[in-house]
Amino acid sequence: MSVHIAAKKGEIAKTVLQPGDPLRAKYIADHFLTEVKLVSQTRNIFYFTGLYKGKEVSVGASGMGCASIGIYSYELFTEFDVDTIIRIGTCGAYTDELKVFDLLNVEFAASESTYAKFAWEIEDEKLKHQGNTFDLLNQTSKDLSLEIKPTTIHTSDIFYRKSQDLPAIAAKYNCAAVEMEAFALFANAQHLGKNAATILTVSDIIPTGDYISADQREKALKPMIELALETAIKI
Ligand SMILES: O=P(O)(O)O[C@H]1O[C@H](CO)[C@@H](O)[C@H]1O
Ligand SMILES: O=c1cc[nH]c(=O)[nH]1
Repeated sequence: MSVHIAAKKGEIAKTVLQPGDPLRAKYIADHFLTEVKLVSQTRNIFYFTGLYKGKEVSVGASGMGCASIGIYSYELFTEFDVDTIIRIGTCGAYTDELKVFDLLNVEFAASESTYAKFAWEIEDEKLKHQGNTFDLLNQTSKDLSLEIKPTTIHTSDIFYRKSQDLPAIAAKYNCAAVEMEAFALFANAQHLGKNAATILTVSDIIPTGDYISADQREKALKPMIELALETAIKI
């Protein structure tokens, strides 16, 4: 048991799939895992452990933003001996060269966030995925005939802002899309020597206002979930 996760030691698998949304974690547990056990529901951030094709996998939410994923991923890595976290999230595209439903494999996350600097004295404003999970996701996507684009993204602390201009850091690093957690996840994994990857489904195209409707979302996220699970069983 950790401060924010009520599971007992041994109740969380070595590999964790981590969406932002607790209900997405429940959807995955309900529809993809067998022999599922709810191992934590502290703050309604659900964590489930079950089997996918016979291999133990956990799925649980990160909440939104660097501060939140910073807490959950740190406790998973340090208190539950988790080796690998695969974030499965949604993102907004900064360019209409991307389309809704596109799948991105985050190679680098650039951020104005001070999380890495003040948590771990990591000064870089662009962090890499950690370990070999990124490569395994690329390989598995080929096996599943799923297209996935290796991408540099912007991890932002901000969802709503006054200016609609491209944020300076996104321009500096040519970020194709924006989400809110990958940078802190990569920072924790880098500091602790753990594995971390982030795959994202494009849910909206910022310049055109195109977006995935609420009733399309379930179907939209299925390829990303299957890719994460098929990769998890190879780890
Ligand atoms: O779909 P999730 O994983 O929550 O990710 C994205 O959606 C949230 C914003 O709506 C932020 O957490 C952002 O990173
Ligand atoms: O963080 C996010 C996620 C989806 N769409 C956005 O514009 N931002």
